[in-house]
Amino acid sequence: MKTNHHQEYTRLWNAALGDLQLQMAPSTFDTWMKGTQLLDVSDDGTFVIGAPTIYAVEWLQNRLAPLIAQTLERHVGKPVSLTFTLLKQSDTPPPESTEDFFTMPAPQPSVHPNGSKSPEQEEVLGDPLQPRYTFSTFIVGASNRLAHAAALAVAERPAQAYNPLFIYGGVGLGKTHLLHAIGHETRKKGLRTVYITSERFTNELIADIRTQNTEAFRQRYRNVDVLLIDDIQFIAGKESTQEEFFHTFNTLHAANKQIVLSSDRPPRAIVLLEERLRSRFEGGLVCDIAPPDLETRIAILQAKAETQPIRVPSQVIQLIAQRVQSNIRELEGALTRVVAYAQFGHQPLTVELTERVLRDILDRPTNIDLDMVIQETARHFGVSVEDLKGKSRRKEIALARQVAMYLAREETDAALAAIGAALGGRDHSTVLYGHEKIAKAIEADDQLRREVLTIRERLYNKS
Ligand SMILES: Nc1ncnc2c1ncn2[C@@H]1O[C@H](COP(=O)(O)OP(=O)(O)OP(=O)(O)O)[C@@H](O)[C@H]1O
Repeated sequence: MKTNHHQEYTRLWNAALGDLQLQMAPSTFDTWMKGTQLLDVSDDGTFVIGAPTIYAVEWLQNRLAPLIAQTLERHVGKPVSLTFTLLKQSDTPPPESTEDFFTMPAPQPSVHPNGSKSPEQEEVLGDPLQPRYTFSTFIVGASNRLAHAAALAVAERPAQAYNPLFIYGGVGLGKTHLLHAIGHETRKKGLRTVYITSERFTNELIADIRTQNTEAFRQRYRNVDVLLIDDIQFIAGKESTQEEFFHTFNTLHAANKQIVLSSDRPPRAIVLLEERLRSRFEGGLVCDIAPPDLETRIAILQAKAETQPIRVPSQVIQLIAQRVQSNIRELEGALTRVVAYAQFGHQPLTVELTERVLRDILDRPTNIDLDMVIQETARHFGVSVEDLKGKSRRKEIALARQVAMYLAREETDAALAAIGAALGGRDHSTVLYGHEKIAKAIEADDQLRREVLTIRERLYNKS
């Protein structure tokens, strides 16, 4: 591929990746897409995509190729074909693609002159750290302040501050980012640091059990100074993994080694987690990350905008921050996509273009109706549908009613008058007031924001 074309194709591929990130479940994207790299585009227009393992090559080929091709076609503007191949050690990613989309080559083992393991060699154990996920690129706001402070304390004083540190929060809110940031710092101190997803931890253990080599497994993980395990909720229900992890945990903890865990929910909410593990997890500091408020979302987008190839007007940032509320990965993906549309469509990056692109991205299910909103809201707040439609001004009922107004206006096409009628014959200005009140309140109140997002997710899952 000629160099000038190379850059253009790489940008197209990156834009497609941004798109795919929005379409796929985070775990699918992380597992199969993160390590891919555009290697070449042949004269007949075939995109050659490298993947780090043969398993990934097969999975991409057999399962994901149609979706990837379809997405890429939207950016290229014509049909494309794809082939997947195993990345070679010599395949280094082009610089502009490393930043956004995890195209790090698999790290290679290195041996110190004295024959001992170097800190980098530990990367072979576990998964590589994403260079971009550092403390300096992490934007701090009310929603993540505690988790950030705790992570920083652990990075500065491993095994002295909080051990274990357990960080939980919804999808795409920065848990992995903080784990990697800790890892970068502790590696700088020369500490043997292993970052691993609990899925991979489990798979390795199963492989070792199969080859009757559990001793090697134990040695591997019991010899580290800092163990960072992502998405620990996945060990729920996996007895032998829990058993092994329990022992690994105890050994490391007793030896004063740092353990950091992330999860999508707090320890007590991980069903099928053995009690003894739960109490270990709760033995240090448990802290959560909430969805970011508007101010933090704007700050994150501003930082991201600085790395974009074109200037992003502040009204565009405002608009994206207002619309994409729940998930930072989606927030960043939306910006990448808007920029890609402007750039490749040779159009100015305006509020109108952003509106159009966001409409596609935020494609909400169209079959959510008023009844569903009212029922789900009532259920969530533990009140009855009659309460919502009735006259009571009790605080919790009034709040639930206003949340129903807000969601009805945001998620259905119903007119204000129709929403008012469905909620016990209230007039349209009451609905408008309710909507505005909640729209404002969720920007300031983490707990309420989370509740509204939960109801919305339930509505989306039902539709
Ligand atoms: N406070 C922040 N400042 C800057 N970027 C952030 C922040 N929080 C998250 N991000 C970015 O958002 C994206 C998603 O974050 P991350 O992968 O850490 O989420 P997660 O909570 O681990 O999600 P999952 O549950 O899917 O594993 C990353 O690109 C990350 O860099």
